[in-house]
Amino acid sequence: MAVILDGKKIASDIKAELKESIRKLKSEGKTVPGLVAILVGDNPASKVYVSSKSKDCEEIGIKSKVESLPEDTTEDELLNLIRKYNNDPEYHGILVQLPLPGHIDENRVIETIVPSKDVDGFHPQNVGNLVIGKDTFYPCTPYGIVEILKRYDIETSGKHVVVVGRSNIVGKPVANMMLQKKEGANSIVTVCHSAAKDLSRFTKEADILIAAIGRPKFIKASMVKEGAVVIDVGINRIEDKTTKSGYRLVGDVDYEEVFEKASYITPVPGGVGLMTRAMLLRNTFEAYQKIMGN
Ligand SMILES: Nc1nc2c(c(=O)[nH]1)N[C@@H](CN(C=O)c1ccc(C(=O)N[C@@H](CCC(=O)O)C(=O)O)cc1)CN2
Repeated sequence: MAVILDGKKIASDIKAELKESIRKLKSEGKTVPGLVAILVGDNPASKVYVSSKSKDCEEIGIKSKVESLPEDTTEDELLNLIRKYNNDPEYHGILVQLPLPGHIDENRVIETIVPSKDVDGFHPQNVGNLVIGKDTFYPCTPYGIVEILKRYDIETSGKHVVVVGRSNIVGKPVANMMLQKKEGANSIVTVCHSAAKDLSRFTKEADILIAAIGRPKFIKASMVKEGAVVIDVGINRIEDKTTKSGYRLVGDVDYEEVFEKASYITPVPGGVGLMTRAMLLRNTFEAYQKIMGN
């Protein structure tokens, strides 16, 4: 039976730590950190995420602004809005909620955000710094995963981390972070994906298994080594007529099965997703500190 890695508790501790730091800034008469979140279109999940991020900011004293743009916003209009915030001293962090509508080039958008305000850590300059182990903004979900492992004192040095998924948001950055020669990382890393002929051949070798595939309950107990640490990044909505909303959230891991075999496991909801939100706040605070020299 596994120990549940409580993302809700850690996220709440991180928020309390940041809230205290911001309270001190205010008491010294300093300006506070500011974050602008840009949402394009009507994706219901994105609307929920942006609104939660804004509420999180308000809760801990970060100045927050949401720019909601219609679905038919042109790429140039979006780029111009980003340029405006690049030069606005009241906002130290800029995030553009993904995914974007199909007519907008995601890479051009990310490249337009000035790297010093790129609190998502998606800009190629920040990605490059991460790969070579330089100080940078870590993308929020991988940063959250590393923080969970750290707060539960889970040994990572010399351990085999297997990442299932190769997205720019989770798979690639978390693999690079775990590879770094530093405390809380220093792991042997394997990245696998949908082209693997026999995925369980890889997953069964994992001391720490990170599932970021986007397929509900895909990782079964038979694919996991006894005593492995299992980190579930999936957030899948599946139909459930017994709930008020008509759906239920499940991860990429078959939680009930894998719980019996793992040593530690993250739940969905209440695991990595909440950490993603908390680490965005930390990145915003760090952006503020770097820009203001505080
Ligand atoms: N610009 C970005 N876009 C996207 C990112 C990102 O990091 N930056 N990641 C995902 C979505 N995401 C944040 O934006 C995100 C996902 C999940 C959660 C979360 O709190 N999950 C909860 C469940 C919430 C629910 O009811 O849906 C949990 O797991 O407990 C927060 C943020 C894609 N886009």
